[in-house]
Amino acid sequence: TGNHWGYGKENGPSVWHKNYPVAQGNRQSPIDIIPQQASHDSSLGPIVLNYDQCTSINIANNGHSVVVEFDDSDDRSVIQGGPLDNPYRLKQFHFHWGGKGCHGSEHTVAGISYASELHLVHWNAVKYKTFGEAAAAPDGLAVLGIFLDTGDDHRWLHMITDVLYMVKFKGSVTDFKGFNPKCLLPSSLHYWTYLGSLTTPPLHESVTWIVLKEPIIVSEKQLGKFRMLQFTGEEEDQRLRMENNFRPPQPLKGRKVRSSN
Ligand SMILES: COc1ccc(C[C@H]2SC(=S)NC2=O)c(OC)c1
Ligand SMILES: [Zn+2]
Repeated sequence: TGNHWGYGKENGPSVWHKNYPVAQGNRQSPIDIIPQQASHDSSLGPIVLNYDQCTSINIANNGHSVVVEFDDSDDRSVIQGGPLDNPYRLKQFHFHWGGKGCHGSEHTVAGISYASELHLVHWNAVKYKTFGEAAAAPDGLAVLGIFLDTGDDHRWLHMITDVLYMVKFKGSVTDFKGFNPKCLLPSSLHYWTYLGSLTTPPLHESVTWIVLKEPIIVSEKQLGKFRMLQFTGEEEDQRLRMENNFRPPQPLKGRKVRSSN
């Protein structure tokens, strides 16, 4: 109903502030990360990912991206260490990407955008009872951002791209069990970290961002399969290809970006 937010001309990032005034807040995401201006912080320990007991449930098209949901009823898969004071539970991961031949990452590095960006979303179940409550709290979420660059086929991404045809339309969902996102990590866990927000409405300023410096490599062919997804539902007249589902960088507003070693 109504003019729901999206990534089009009429409902895209430039007008989100009309319904979500926090879009013009002081800790919005994404940002342009300038490596030379990031401060090395020796007190920043390594990121620790305990995903071995993770339980993926399904993969869905929510009309904005393709999302893999996890069972977050206990601390079976968590991220901890680095800038985090306690473990945060893995809830879901999803992607942002561009159109054919265009880059679609959300964060940029010294003005350069990558082909795509993977977000692994975690929530602070130590301090908050539900994901929804955490998503609205300043220390509620931790999102691990991983850049995707193009080159050779990624040996595990086909596990996802091979099932995308089953969630082509908005509102479609299918079982997706036994997937461990550890297979989507680059070799180095060196990162930048800063305080920011959700990158889509409601744009809550609740995210501790951890953006890995090293991209993973996927092929154009694999990335192209994301573009056969649709923003629209099966019953809708309009057939809008899901692409360019990224928010551009937002003002830093004096924030410090820290760098792990
Ligand atoms: C609580 O309501 C929401 C709404 C949207 C997203 C997904 C957004 S936020 C992000 S980072 N990338 C995205 O596409 C949420 O994920 C934590 C949570
Ligand atoms: Zn995202």
